Parts: sequence; C-alpha cells; structure tokens
Amino acid sequence: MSAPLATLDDDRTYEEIYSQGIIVDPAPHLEHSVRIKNVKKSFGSFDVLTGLNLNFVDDAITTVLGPSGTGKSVLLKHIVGLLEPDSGVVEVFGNDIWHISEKERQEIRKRFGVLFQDGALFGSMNIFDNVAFPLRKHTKKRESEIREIVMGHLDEVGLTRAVSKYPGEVSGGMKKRAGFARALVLNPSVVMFDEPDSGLDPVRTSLLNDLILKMHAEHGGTYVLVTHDIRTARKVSDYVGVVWQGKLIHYGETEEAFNSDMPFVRQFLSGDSVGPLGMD
Ligand SMILES: Nc1ncnc2c1ncn2[C@@H]1O[C@H](COP(=O)(O)OP(=O)(O)OP(=O)(O)O)[C@@H](O)[C@H]1O
Repeated sequence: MSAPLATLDDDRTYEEIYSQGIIVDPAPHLEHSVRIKNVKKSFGSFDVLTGLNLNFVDDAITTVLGPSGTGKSVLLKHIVGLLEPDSGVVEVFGNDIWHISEKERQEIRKRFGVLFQDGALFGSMNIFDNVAFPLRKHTKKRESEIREIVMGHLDEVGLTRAVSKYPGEVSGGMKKRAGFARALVLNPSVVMFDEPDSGLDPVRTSLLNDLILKMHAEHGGTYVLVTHDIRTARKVSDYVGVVWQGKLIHYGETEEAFNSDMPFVRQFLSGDSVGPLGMD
C-alpha cells in the first residue's frame, strides 16, 4: 500500500509520517522532469531507500536535506541512472529509466549535469580540457566553437586564468567551480549537486551558493541539491525536501520547512541535540 499524500489536513501522527513517509506532487498539473515513485533500495540486508516519493518542480532549486547516511547520494545515483531501484519507478523526462534501452538511458544522461562532491575532474587533463570533455565526446562541434563555449562557461565561474592548470594544482573551491562549468556545458535541463559545500570553508561555501543562484537565474533548469548543510539549503532553495530513514518526511517551500512543527524537521534544521534524531 502506498503512503497517503501529505496535505495540510494530513491527520497522521508524526510517528506515522516518519514510518510511512509522504508523497508529494507539488504541481500536479505540470510536467515534471524527474519523478521518484515509491523507490526502494537495499544493499544486502541494509535498507537505504524505503519507499521514497518526490516529484521535483521544474525550473526551481530543490534541496534534499537529511542526516548522514540517510540515502541522499543513493537517491541522486538513482536519478542519473547509476543505480537501479529494487522496486518503484524513477521517471525522467517521461521515461521509466529502467524500462528503456541502455542507449536511450545514455541519451537521457546527456540532458543531465552533475556536480559531484570533489568536482570529479580528470586529473590528467587541465581545466580547459576537463570542461571541453563533454562537448568533444557528445557533440560534433568544431574546436573553435568548443573554445568559445568553454571559455564562456569558465568566465561565468571565474576561472579564465586557471584554464591551463591541472586539478591537482588548484584549490577545492576552484575544482568545484570547474566541475560546475563542466556540468553546464551541454546546456542540461536538470542539474544535480552532490554536497556542493563539502570540504569548503564557510566563505567559499557562500560564494559557491551565490554562483549556483546566478547560474540558475541565467540558464534556468531544474536543480536538485543534496546536502546536510542547513545554511546552503536556506540560501539557495526554492523548495526543501527532508529525507529520513530512506523516506521523504517533509516537503515544502524553504521558509515553510524552517518553520515546521514536525519534531524531526525542527531538530534537524536547528541542529539541536534533543529530538527524535540520535547518534545511531
Ligand atoms: N554501493 C553501495 N553498496 C553498499 N552500501 C552502500 C552503497 N552506496 C551507499 N551505501 C550505503 O547506503 C547508505 C546511504 O548512503 P548515502 O551516501 O546515500 O548517504 P547520504 O545521505 O548521502 O549521507 P552523507 O550525508 O553522509 O553523504 C550508507 O550507509 C552507505 O554506506
């Protein structure tokens, strides 16, 4: 049996919501590029996603928040098609991505941009070649055109002076900005960020968050951010989804999440040691 819709008149207890999760279709009349329907995923006997439902709002920035180890990165890997759910559906651009061919899945992946935690740059290529890589691999553009596109994106992320440097020669923040430029170079409709703030100091985190907002304002697209950094979530998100124990237990506009009465959400967003979330 699937969990009921979370609505304002949801009269379940908090404990029932924690254990059953919620289903959210924030804009049922609209198309969604990414829909997650009752997705379950276990590794051995360890249940990570336990029936997660979430339709991401197109052209908005949605942050998925939750404690460490709750399955946020596993969720992202499902969206990009790197992990197959044990059950449930991952629907991307109207396709159940595990009921299409590998070739079709690869075509869909080209419409995604992904910024991994460390930028996932190729250590043997300089910054320019790293950003040019998707264009050289997936398009037939001439080198002159590639140079123009790459330099445009490197300019936007403030890296024009680092084009010849190798990833090992630049700071963590620069690697992330290069990874961001590379994630955008094919003009993706959906951009995903796996803990963009990890390993950055508060000032670099804030600058990267400004960049995320600027790039979203300029290029549009559906942005999905996974983090446990509350300040990042508050600064960049239009919507916040909170995941706990492999289920979505809260979803709403950012301020709504920060004003939630739900004990777990309140505890997590305020960083309080007292509440339903313990050490295990
Ligand atoms: N391929 C895998 N094989 C086995 N276990 C895995 C695999 N991938 C993830 N896990 C486990 O699934 C759980 C959830 O991992 P995930 O990385 O999604 O957590 P997270 O919510 O992103 O946490 P964090 O905020 O700490 O990054 C972890 O316990 C992790 O060890």
